[in-house]
Amino acid sequence: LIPSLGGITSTRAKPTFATMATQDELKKQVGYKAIDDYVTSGMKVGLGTGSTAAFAVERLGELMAAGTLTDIIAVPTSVRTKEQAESLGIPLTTLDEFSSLDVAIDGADEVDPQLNLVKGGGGALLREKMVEIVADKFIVIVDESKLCDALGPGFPIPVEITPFCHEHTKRVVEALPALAGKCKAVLRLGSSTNNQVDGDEPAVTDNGNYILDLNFDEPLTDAPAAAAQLKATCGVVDHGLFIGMTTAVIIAGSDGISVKEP
Ligand SMILES: O=C[C@H](O)[C@H](O)[C@H](O)COP(=O)(O)O
Repeated sequence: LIPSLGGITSTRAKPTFATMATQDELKKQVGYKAIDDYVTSGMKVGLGTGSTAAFAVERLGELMAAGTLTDIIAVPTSVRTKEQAESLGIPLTTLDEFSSLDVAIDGADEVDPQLNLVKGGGGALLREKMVEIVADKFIVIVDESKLCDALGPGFPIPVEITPFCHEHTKRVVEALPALAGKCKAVLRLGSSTNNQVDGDEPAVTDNGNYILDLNFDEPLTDAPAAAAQLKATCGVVDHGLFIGMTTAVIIAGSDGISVKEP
């Protein structure tokens, strides 16, 4: 069964009805392979968020129910992943109990040739980064539509900000040296789980924060600098640039599955 996608959509060109099943099948292939190849009994596992990560959670639940994997404990990266894991009987914990994990598995919105990522289209970037940064291995699972030459124009970069004086923070972010004149910051409205305008009120994350989506026309030339400047901005909680965190990317495409490492 294809798990609920939690209403996640993106500004990426939507697949046609004819190709949708195929894209979901690709997501399922990488989700299942990540669990099969990187999770063994006794591990502490970070569970990502989104339509691809949901297949990994599904597979983990399946193998635990079958007794193939035992003594697993997991940290979910969103309320909806927590609910899915609970529904499958996967034992859960938090980073308050364990500050390091064996592996984390998650999707991404964009992957560049250095395996730097844009994440947070589904609004879970803060919890994802907190969990994935403490994992010994961070395994990224994508279909080939997520690969890009450079981060920026293909998918807006999400930035989680405090609601307090958010219009001020938006101006400060747009004026950062690495971003000035290159992007337009748009306050996410409606549901935090997608970057479509599907409501009138600011979208609120699982952490009670707002999200700015940074829209670029041109590729981001220095993603590490942008990441550092965003992180150093008062009012920014975190951002969706995941730089130098990836252990491996499992990619499903029309030619089959491949694995890339930095
Ligand atoms: O906040 C959401 C996460 O970063 C997702 O991992 C990312 O948006 C990819 O989601 P999907 O697998 O649904 O494309």
